[in-house]
Amino acid sequence: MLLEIRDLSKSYPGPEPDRPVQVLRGVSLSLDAGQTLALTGESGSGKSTLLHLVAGLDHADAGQILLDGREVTRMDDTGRAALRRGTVGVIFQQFNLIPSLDVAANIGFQARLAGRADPARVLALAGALGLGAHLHKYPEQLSGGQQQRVAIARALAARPRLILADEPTGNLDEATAAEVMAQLLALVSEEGAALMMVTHSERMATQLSRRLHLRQGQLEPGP
Ligand SMILES: Nc1ncnc2c1ncn2[C@@H]1O[C@H](COP(=O)(O)OP(=O)(O)OP(=O)(O)O)[C@@H](O)[C@H]1O
Repeated sequence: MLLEIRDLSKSYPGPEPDRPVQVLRGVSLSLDAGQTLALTGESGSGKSTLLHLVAGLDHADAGQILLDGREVTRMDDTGRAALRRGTVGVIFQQFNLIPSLDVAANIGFQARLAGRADPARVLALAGALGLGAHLHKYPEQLSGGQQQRVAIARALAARPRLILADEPTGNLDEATAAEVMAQLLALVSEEGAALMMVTHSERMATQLSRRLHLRQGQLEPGP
């Protein structure tokens, strides 16, 4: 099993002192290599929180996250950072592109950190995602949709085993979103990676192999 989440809970400090807001209440799921999972749920239901915990960007209150048998929930900051570099690719709503690096360097950034620099793969991904003509531009010279595609290419460049995506096509018009989604799924399947994707789009969700819905802090089968 690539990813196993057991009984995960997370709360945030609420508006009243000593009354934390419980966002996740015992979430469990497992995901195998090659599986793609759509995570749906109302705004504020905790989808991004769950993705951040799996990426090791925040701490859970209780429960376990095992990635490749290693317990993320027990790793120190250095261990979690290494995990993000080597095993997990993230595509989040804030693209976090590096303003001083051009598109090619942004795409290759994580792969370089992971010790897997591969300029040919950068070019191939840029081509597949329609960024071939923009390789030497800087993020501020790109549209929101182009920046989103750079973030997708960057996440895939390091060949991660698990990709965590939060509305990865949210900034694109419907036709471009469908095209980018098809590319993302093709690349994920080529690599035999797993994908866990938050989406509000019914059309996107039906293209993935599994579907779960977050409601009142717990996961239930999707519609
Ligand atoms: N750092 C934080 N401190 C306090 N509360 C937080 C924090 N981050 C998230 N929350 C709260 O936790 C709940 C879940 O937020 P989260 O962003 O995970 O939801 P979501 O399902 O991803 O929503 P959306 O679909 O709108 O992006 C919300 O009520 C939010 O206000």
